[in-house]
Amino acid sequence: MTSDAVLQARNIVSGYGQTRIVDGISLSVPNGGGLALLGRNGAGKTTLVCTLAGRLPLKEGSIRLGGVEIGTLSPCQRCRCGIGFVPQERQIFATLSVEENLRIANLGGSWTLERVYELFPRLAERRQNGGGQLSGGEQQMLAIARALMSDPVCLLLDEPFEGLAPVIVDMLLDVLLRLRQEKAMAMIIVEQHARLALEVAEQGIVVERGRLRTGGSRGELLHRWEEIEDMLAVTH
Ligand SMILES: Nc1ncnc2c1ncn2[C@@H]1O[C@H](COP(=O)(O)OP(=O)(O)OP(=O)(O)O)[C@@H](O)[C@H]1O
Repeated sequence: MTSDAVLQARNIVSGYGQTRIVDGISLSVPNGGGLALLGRNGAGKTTLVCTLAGRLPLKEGSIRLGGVEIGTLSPCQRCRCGIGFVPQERQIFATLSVEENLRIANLGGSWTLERVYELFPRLAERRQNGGGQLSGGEQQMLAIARALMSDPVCLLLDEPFEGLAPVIVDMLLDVLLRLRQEKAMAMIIVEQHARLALEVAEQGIVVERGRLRTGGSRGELLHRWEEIEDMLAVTH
């Protein structure tokens, strides 16, 4: 693992009750870098990313953010340390307005309502609408914007494009690329569609049955494309 990593996880073991799902995975995200977490349905990607975010307890291993151990901290404490989490189910507060959803996530850092509205003009237009009135794409924008309000150094996104129209996927891809390039924001992006994830991330790992199957740079993974597709194929 490199010393310039913002997030380093070593030998992560986690699961549900006595069931071990993630079984000894190590990963590293460089400062300002992007890592795609790839794998088939049920491979353990959500379990892994929820463990990094503190939503599931770490049974074994260590998680360091900026060199500081965070593996025993609560989700809220990890958020204050710089982990931004965009959960698969988005978890928007349906009865709060867009603006209220954003305000309650603000930890007083450099991200303001104005900055997130500049990134997502659609949210500015819908600022007084209830979270429950938003389309799926708008909810995903809000979930990302809300994570930004806590001023993360590393953003964890669990299948952010799932179920969205191609035009919204393109728009979200642009936003994530802007965050990577202009703000040097580190990211882990969980995705079943490897090509999409590798547009945002320059490194990728493939998780299989809770273990690391393979990994490499974008170029290396694209070079081994047939093999990677086979690892991710639904009908395998
Ligand atoms: N709350 C839970 N209790 C028990 N087992 C669970 C729970 N959530 C997930 N699992 C199991 O953990 C395994 C990994 O699931 P996980 O959601 O982490 O996979 P994934 O790679 O994110 O898949 P998907 O792309 O379908 O979300 C699966 O066998 C799943 O059935």
